Amino acid sequence: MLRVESITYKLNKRPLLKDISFSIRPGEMVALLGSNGAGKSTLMRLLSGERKPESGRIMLYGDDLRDYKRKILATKRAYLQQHNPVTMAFSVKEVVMMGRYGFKGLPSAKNDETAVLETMELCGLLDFADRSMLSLSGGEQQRVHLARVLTQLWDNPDAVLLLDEPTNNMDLQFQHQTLSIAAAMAKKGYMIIVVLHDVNLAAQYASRLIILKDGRKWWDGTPAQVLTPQHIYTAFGIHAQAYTDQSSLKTVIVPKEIKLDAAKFNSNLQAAGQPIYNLANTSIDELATI
Ligand SMILES: Nc1ncnc2c1ncn2[C@@H]1O[C@H](COP(=O)(O)OP(=O)(O)OP(=O)(O)O)[C@@H](O)[C@H]1O
Repeated sequence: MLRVESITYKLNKRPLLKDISFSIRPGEMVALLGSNGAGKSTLMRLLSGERKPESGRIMLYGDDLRDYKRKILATKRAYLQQHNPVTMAFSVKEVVMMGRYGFKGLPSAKNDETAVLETMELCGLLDFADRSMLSLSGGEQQRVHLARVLTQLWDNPDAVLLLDEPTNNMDLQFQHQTLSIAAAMAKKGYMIIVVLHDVNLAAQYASRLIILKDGRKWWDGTPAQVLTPQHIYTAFGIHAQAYTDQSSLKTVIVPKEIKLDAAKFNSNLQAAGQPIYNLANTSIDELATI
């Protein structure tokens, strides 16, 4: 069980996370949603140990994360960051194998080769094994990083997997493949926390959703409880309808098309002392009527 107890986090005195508490049981897959800047990645950085909470604590199976030995924690928690820049010409297989570096000297090191091959197969990478990372497309690189973090936890089903926007740059098939891998791992007992922007993907694959807004946890529950039109409007400022798909019984959100709000843009520009013409010499009033 992972328990987040009333954590707060400030950067340069600005509170980025405020009094956040929740727990996750083995077998749960929780999607973290919220608008840009809501605090999702910051929360993931705290869960990953990259940053420390200002107050509160994060407990894993009853022990504070800060009390774990680094090597043990590497077998219990893996983190796919939002951005994974590649600057050196490692091969795909070498990058995936990096997920096992923490196992040197541990009994599970004997599983390294199997873990690498199985996760590469799962992420559609076997044909790429010897390719340089620098030669891959954005979506292919993302699949390699996903395989790397899966490899890290491959033989430890009571671990926590933190995925920050894992479907970035992926095509439709691999977005679904990635989330179905995560959901299957949850069924095996892993605790999964995944940051997503696509609320429908979240509703399709996660058993539970948490919405953050302005650094606070606003809603936490099943997709049907959390994804109501009112909540969507409060969290994202967009009108939407919510349905239950009759064949899958999953919640589906259909956002309403938005029109540019010319009056708002014009008054903001005027307040900033700018003329009201900008894009290609077209007034925003004209753009809004196109
Ligand atoms: N190093 C930093 N310096 C200043 N502000 C920061 C820094 N890191 C994060 N922030 C601010 O903290 C807030 C939360 O950022 P965070 O990256 O957690 O948001 P997010 O919910 O993951 O957003 P997104 O959906 O855009 O990825 C944002 O307003 C961001 O600008």
